[in-house]
Amino acid sequence: MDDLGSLVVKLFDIEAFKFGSFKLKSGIQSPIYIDLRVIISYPDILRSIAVHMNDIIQRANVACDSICGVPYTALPIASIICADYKRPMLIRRKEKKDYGTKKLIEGKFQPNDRCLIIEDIVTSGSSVAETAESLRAEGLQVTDAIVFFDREQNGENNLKEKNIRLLRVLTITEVLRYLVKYSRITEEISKTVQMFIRENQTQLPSSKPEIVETKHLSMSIRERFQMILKEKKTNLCLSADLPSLDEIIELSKQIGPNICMLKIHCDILNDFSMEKILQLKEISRKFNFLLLEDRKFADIGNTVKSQYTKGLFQISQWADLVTVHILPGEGIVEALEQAAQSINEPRGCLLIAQMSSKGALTDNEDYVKGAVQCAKKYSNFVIGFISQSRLTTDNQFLHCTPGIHLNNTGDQLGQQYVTPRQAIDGRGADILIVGRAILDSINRVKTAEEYQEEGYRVYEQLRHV
Ligand SMILES: O=c1ccn([C@@H]2O[C@H](COP(=O)(O)O)[C@@H](O)[C@H]2O)c(=O)[nH]1
Repeated sequence: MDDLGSLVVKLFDIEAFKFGSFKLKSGIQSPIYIDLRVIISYPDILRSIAVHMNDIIQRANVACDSICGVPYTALPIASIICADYKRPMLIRRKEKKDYGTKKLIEGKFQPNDRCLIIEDIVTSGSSVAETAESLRAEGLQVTDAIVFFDREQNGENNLKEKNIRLLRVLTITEVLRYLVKYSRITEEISKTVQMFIRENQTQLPSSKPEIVETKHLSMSIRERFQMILKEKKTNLCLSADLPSLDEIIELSKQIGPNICMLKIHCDILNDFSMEKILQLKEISRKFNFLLLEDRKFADIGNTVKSQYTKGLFQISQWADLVTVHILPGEGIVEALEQAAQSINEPRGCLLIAQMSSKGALTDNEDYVKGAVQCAKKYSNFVIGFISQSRLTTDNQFLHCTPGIHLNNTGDQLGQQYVTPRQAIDGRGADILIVGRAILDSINRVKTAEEYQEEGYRVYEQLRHV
């Protein structure tokens, strides 16, 4: 067995390579899972990886003044290489410190120093590209990166576009070949993985300034919503009730073409930052869907104004639409409309007229009437309702209905579901708000496509759009 083959087999034996069916962060099922974090518990393997990487660096004649490891798994590898190769090490923090020096790059360097990036695995190349961007922003030169393992999902080309040459010790093809050769996996498993890799090629978001669609700025939010429905042929709103904004960002890139709106609850996110939410907003512009913050405002106007514009979330900066309870009276809508006037993009809201949960106290005729009256009075800002029935024949108002599931009638905490057809036909919905039916499915993208197709087919039939 050659040296590399023996290393691959050892990595398989310590379960750094796993084969089966694994749900990735993006929701995709993968037949392979690679977790090189385990190598820190095996010093011989760790050193062997570093030695192989060092060999490649020497053979490729990389000229570098310092080496930057990408956290976390590549850091111990980078430390060994720095010690062997006698180069100073830099680290790019995952998050900028919000205290002290606020530095993103730790370690000593001079302007124009040439820096080599070290990473354990490359998929799309996004971590390497982000690291290069931060280093270049500090005046360092980055032309090369080395990884131990290349998943061959287009990372090499993606990095080439960023003027980074990718050096690697092993590709997934080589790993599969060794594992079949040394009887760790069957030929059939190897083929399944190769097919998965072929079908899951990646691309990095362009760093070139995109031609930003500005048509929407001259339209009201109502006009824009109507245009999205027609152009994209979808009345699906994904309720992305996930704890991680990173995950929502990834998911929205995949599901973006299928939805007219993405609804979030910013207060359940454990990684909220303005930087990330603005990234999501950019994706919403690219894929042409609206961003709805389901904040369910329910206080006096003055307080709600602050909740909308201030604090950690600064909702008015990024949410095209927000949800509003009408319980405190119309002052709440007036306050939001006033606050939205200082934003130079169209904004609007949906009034919560009825709720999908069992025993909701909104099931009251006067309450619903009050909501409709308020919507008509503030029709520039109120573009529709969260509802469970058709509340008005005035078709300028969109009826958005949550509590949708094709195979379930409810949850243990009072949520009640109807099917897309029941919601549109029986309850007069224009927009279907779907959460767990998609989020908990095995293939989120495929399920979203199903809800989009079914929802828009029924909507077209009944509303004659
Ligand atoms: O009456 C209402 C108002 C809002 N919601 C919200 O919609 C989603 C539904 O999620 P599922 O997973 O599809 O049940 C969720 O964010 C609720 O806060 C609602 O369900 N009913």
